[in-house]
Amino acid sequence: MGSVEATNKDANGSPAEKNPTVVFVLGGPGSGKGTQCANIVDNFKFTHLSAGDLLRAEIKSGSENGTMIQNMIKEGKIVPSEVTIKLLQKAMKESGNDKFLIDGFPRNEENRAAFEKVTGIEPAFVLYFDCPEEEMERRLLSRNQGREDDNIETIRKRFKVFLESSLPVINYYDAKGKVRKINAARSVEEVFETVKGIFGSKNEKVISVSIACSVVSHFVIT
Ligand SMILES: Nc1ncnc2c1ncn2[C@@H]1O[C@H](COP(=O)(O)OP(=O)(O)OP(=O)(O)O)[C@@H](O)[C@H]1O
Ligand SMILES: O=c1ccn([C@@H]2O[C@H](COP(=O)(O)O)[C@@H](O)[C@H]2O)c(=O)[nH]1
Ligand SMILES: [Mg+2]
Repeated sequence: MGSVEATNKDANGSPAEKNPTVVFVLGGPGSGKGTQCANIVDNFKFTHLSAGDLLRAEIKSGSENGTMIQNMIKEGKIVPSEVTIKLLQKAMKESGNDKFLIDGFPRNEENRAAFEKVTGIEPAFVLYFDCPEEEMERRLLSRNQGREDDNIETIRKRFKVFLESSLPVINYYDAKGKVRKINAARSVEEVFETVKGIFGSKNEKVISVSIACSVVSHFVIT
């Protein structure tokens, strides 16, 4: 896999102002994306952007899209790309960083294509936390963070949306050799040991690690 950084273009096809490194962090609801992103940030120089957290902050801010977003989240539906991408772009700009973990996005093919078209960014690689539904359900029902979508009715809808809309995005990147599939049905510490192996040591460049990892992209890394 070549470096994606040099080929990123903005919407007009001219070289983007910055060429950020983006890692998409995907997996079913409750697979541990947020938990592992916090660990990655503590160990590597990435900024964590959870699309779900940005949407929840948008509801709280009293924005004109707030009610629409709230209704979509309650139903486990996917918010239109335009809204989510604007929030991600704003957060990227405000961070001052050029290395991002984008957690829980893209969630469907339309999200994926729109992000690439609008930002010109292709991910360096995709972390995919693979976890059985029964385990994810147990985790979500005991998360206790007051999320309106952590109830069994919405959780089932979120599982269905993940299988029907989000897994195809993971398959798209897998066909490009970009997916690092991780067995997430282990302890937080065990999962992070594997994640660390993917990102490499503190001073190692994530791009060179992604090239080294491409040979194992079709296997679950344990
Ligand atoms: N490996 C693990 N083993 C057991 N519990 C875990 C593990 N990873 C995360 N958890 C717990 O499971 C719950 C869900 O984790 P987390 O919020 O990281 O998942 P997520 O993938 O971000 O979910 P969502 O898609 O709903 O945002 C949390 O309460 C977290 O503490
Ligand atoms: O890109 C996105 C990300 C999230 N949503 C909506 O938010 C909820 C919760 O997302 P989490 O990643 O679990 O925090 C999700 O079910 C969607 O309704 C979205 O529409 N687009
Ligand atoms: Mg999360």
